[in-house]
Amino acid sequence: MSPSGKPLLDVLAGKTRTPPPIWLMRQAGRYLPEYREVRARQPDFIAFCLNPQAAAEVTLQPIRRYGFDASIVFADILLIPHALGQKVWFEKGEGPKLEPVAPKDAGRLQLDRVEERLEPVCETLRILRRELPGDCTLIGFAGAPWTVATYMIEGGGSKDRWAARTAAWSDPAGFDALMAVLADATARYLIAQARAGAEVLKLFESWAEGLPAPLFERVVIAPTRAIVDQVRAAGIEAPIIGFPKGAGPLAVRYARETGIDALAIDHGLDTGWAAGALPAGLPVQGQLDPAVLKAGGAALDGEVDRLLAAWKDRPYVFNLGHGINPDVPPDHVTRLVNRVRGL
Ligand SMILES: Cc1c2[nH]c(c1CCC(=O)O)Cc1[nH]c(c(CCC(=O)O)c1C)Cc1[nH]c(c(CCC(=O)O)c1C)Cc1[nH]c(c(C)c1CCC(=O)O)C2
Repeated sequence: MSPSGKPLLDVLAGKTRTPPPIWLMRQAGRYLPEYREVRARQPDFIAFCLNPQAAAEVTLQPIRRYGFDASIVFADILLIPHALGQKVWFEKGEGPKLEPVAPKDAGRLQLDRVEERLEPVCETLRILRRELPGDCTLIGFAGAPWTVATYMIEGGGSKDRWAARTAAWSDPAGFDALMAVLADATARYLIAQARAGAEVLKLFESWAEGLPAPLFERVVIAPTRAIVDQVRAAGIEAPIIGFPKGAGPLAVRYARETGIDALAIDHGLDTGWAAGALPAGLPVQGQLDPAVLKAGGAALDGEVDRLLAAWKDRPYVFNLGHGINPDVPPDHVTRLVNRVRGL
């Protein structure tokens, strides 16, 4: 038995566990038929995320099926722009759409409405704390400011975040003001989630890729550091996992300078290099290629074994390097979980 009774909390506190705890990014989602069934009754995705009964139900689905060591609340990183008063919607097959804002509009964002508008997510967390098995850790999350700002400025996903990157260079004062509003909103939201029962907090910096070091420092490291400081100043002790996807070698600076407690890494980062370059003892999470989970079979087994061997001497959480794809057969996930647990 582990000291906390929760394998994920032990690893995030710096203990090495064999087998490691396992959960998957996007473990609630369209690859599960039971998710698609609930989703069919919830056509408005934002309303779905803000419906505590429905959100708790789909959060629990992968726990019932696979017995993961952690449960991440069903919500979305674009709830923050929604709560700030920006129009956000999802078009079928097209991903998220937003009415674009410019950095100079930062002052019009409704920072004071964030906690009230996102209260339904806190209610989902309260339901989950009652219903989850005793060894399953509850994770709350938010998108990090830079990643959320790219969607806000671009008006949706984009190939290379061109409008956001140019805005960061051409209007530094306006852009940094937008980062400050987003950092404050994100910290308030994470604090509320922890108070509602989230035991771990995760920051998704999904678009850390392709930033030169000075910009990475300004738009990724500094706002993340501000969020961690604000959360700690509120007396919240929940460990914070940072996920700077695509940061490459800058992930090392991110790990050292932001104050996060654990680092989630993607599949593109060389495992041997990362194991040597990251601070000793820092808990690491990742980094199975979502495509090898789709492929399954011997390729999947081989990659699982490689990662288990590579990370065996450090506090390690098994996970993907990015979210699970909707076309992954659910029985491949069963195979993965059994392989990790040596069953
Ligand atoms: C960039 C980002 C978003 N959302 C998120 C990120 C960061 C992680 C990453 O890089 O993938 C984070 C997220 N989104 C969702 C979760 C829920 C918890 C979980 O991981 O199970 C989490 C943690 C649900 C969701 N969020 C979304 C879905 C699919 C919506 C559906 O059911 O139609 C789910 C389950 C929609 C979403 N939301 C977002 C996009 C780009 C999309 C559309 C992409 C797609 O269609 O797959 C923004």
